[in-house]
Amino acid sequence: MSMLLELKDVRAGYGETVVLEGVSLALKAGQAISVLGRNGVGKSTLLNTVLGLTTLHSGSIVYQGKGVEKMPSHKRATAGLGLVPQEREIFPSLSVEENLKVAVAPGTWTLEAVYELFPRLKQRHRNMGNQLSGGEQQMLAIGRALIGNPKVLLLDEPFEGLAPVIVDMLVEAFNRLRQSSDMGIVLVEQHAELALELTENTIVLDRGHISWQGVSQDLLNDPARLAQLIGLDLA
Ligand SMILES: Nc1ncnc2c1ncn2[C@@H]1O[C@H](COP(=O)(O)OP(=O)(O)OP(=O)(O)O)[C@@H](O)[C@H]1O
Repeated sequence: MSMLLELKDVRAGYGETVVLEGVSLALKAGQAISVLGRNGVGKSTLLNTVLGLTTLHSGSIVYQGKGVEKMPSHKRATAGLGLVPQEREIFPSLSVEENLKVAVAPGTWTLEAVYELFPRLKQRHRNMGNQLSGGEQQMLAIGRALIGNPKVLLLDEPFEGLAPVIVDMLVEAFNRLRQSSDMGIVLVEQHAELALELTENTIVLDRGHISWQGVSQDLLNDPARLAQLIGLDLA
């Protein structure tokens, strides 16, 4: 089966600073991959590089069989690479519904479908972006990516800083999302055990290099190895 997204030996960073030092990754439709690692090892940089928001020094980024290295970020987004950034980037002075509508692209993810996935957003549809809890903001950030009907969903620490009950809601939504679509998903997470449970494959980054890659379940079954790879930041 052909790959949806492939990174080959990517070296990238910010200006002359190189953060990723030769990272490769392959994602198929319907597959989810976790990206784990300690703080500052380059996880967000990896997602940002897929979107063209960093400086690519060398290597290739192949999406649906075509190199997108020179494609501007907004075109990568409309071509189906959907990023949910760590900062969420909700428009504070737009309502929930307006935040969603600015991102609409044709496809199965309509406003109704997003509201069905996150009923909380429907209840709050008139609230302004700055009148939402952290969990609601995260639902909105994910909903806004989905309504653009991406083929690849890049999630940057979606569970960060959220109460356990909200994390449970998001996990349930994540599982429903996976059952109903063949999107490829790249999940950057600090909650390592949770991420391993939610994905088939995993890469662990250490200072811009891949220090482990394989089947998520294998790492979940080996807590000593996991602790060695990512330190004490266990979920
Ligand atoms: N806009 C930027 N300009 C320059 N350097 C940056 C920028 N963003 C991140 N960095 C640096 O790149 C390195 C990797 O950061 P990155 O955010 O990718 O790590 P991370 O693994 O996602 O960490 P965290 O879990 O803390 O978000 C860090 O040394 C960071 O200081």
